[in-house]
Amino acid sequence: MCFGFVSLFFAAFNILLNNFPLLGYLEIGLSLFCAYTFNRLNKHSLEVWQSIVMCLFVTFVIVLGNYLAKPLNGLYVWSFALPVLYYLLLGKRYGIILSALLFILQAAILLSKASQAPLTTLNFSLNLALTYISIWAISHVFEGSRALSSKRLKNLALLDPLTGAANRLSMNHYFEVELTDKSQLYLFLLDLDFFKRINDTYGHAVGDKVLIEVATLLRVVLAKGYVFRVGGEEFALFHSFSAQNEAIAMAETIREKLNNSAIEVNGLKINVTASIGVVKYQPGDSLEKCVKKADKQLYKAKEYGRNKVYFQLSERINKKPHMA
Ligand SMILES: Nc1nc2c(ncn2[C@@H]2O[C@H](COP(=O)(O)OP(=O)(O)OP(=O)(O)O)[C@@H](O)[C@H]2O)c(=O)[nH]1
Repeated sequence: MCFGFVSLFFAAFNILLNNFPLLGYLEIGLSLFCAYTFNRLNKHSLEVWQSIVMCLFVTFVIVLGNYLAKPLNGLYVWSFALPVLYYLLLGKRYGIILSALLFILQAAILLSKASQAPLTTLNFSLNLALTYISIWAISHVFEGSRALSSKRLKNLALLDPLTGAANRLSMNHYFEVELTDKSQLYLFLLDLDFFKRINDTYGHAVGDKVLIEVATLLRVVLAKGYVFRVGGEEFALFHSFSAQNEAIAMAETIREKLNNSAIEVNGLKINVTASIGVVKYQPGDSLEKCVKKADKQLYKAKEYGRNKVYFQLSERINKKPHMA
C-alpha cells in the first residue's frame, strides 16, 4: 500500500509537472495493482505470481524512470529499496537473481549517462554501488535467518517431535486447505495393538523407538499418501485410490508388513501388530465425521480380535464391512 501511495504521488508529478506521461500512467497502473494486492492480502496470502508481478512492475517503473530522467533527478535511489522488496516477497533465490539484474541494469543506464553530474566523480559512483551492495547483503542475510526461523516454527507447530510425522493440527490444515480434490480420498485410522505391553515389557524409551520405526514404515509403504500421528499409538493415513479394492489392498499391505516384520530396537526384535479402520470420504463430510466413521471401523477391528482391517464404504451404500 505504501508503494501504491508513493507511486500515485509520482504519477501526478510525472504527468502534471515533469512531462513524463508514459511513466505517470505506468505508475497509476502500479498503484492500482498495489491496491488490488493489498485488498486480496486481507483475505488470502499472496500467490507467487502476484509477488513476481509486483517485483517486476516496480522494477520496470524505476528502471524506466532512471532511463528517461536525468541522473540529477535522483530517481535511481529508489533502487536501494528493491532488494528488500525482492527478498521479502520472493525469498533468497529470486532475491539474489533480481538484485543482481537490477544492479547491472541501473549501472549500465547510469554509466551511459556518466558525463552528467553528479556521476562524474569516482567517489560518488563507488558510494552508490557500495550502498546498494550493503543493502542487498543485509537483505540476503536477514531473509536467510527469517526463513530458517519460520521453518523451525512451522516444524514445531506442525510435526510430532517424536516420530517426525505430521501432527493433528497439520491434518486439519491438510484436509481443509491443501486437499482440494477429495473425490477418491480414503482415510485409514491405525492403532497399534497392545502397545502398553511393549512399554511395560521393554520400557518407555524402547516404546518410543518402536513408534518412530512404525511411523517410518508407514511413510515408506504409503509413499504418495500422508501420515499423521493423531494419538499416542494412533496414526491417521490419507491416500487417494481409484478403486475401493486398491484401498483395502493397501491397508492389508500395511497390516501384513507390521505383522510380518519384527522391529529392531537396541538389538531386540519386537513384534507389533495394528488394527486399521478404513473409510472412503463422502462428499460433505467434515474431517471430524470422517475420523469418527474410521474410528467406528477401528473399534470393530479391535473388538473382533485386533490385527485386522475393517472397511466401510459408507453407511448408505455398503452395509457389510470388509474384514481381513
Ligand atoms: N513409549 C510411548 N508410549 C506411549 C506414547 N504415547 C502413548 N503411549 C502409550 O501407549 C499405550 C496405549 O495403551 P492403551 O490405550 O491401553 O492401548 P493398547 O495397550 O495399545 O491396547 P489396544 O489399543 O486396546 O490394543 C499406553 O501405555 C501409553 O503410555 C509415547 O509417545 N511413547
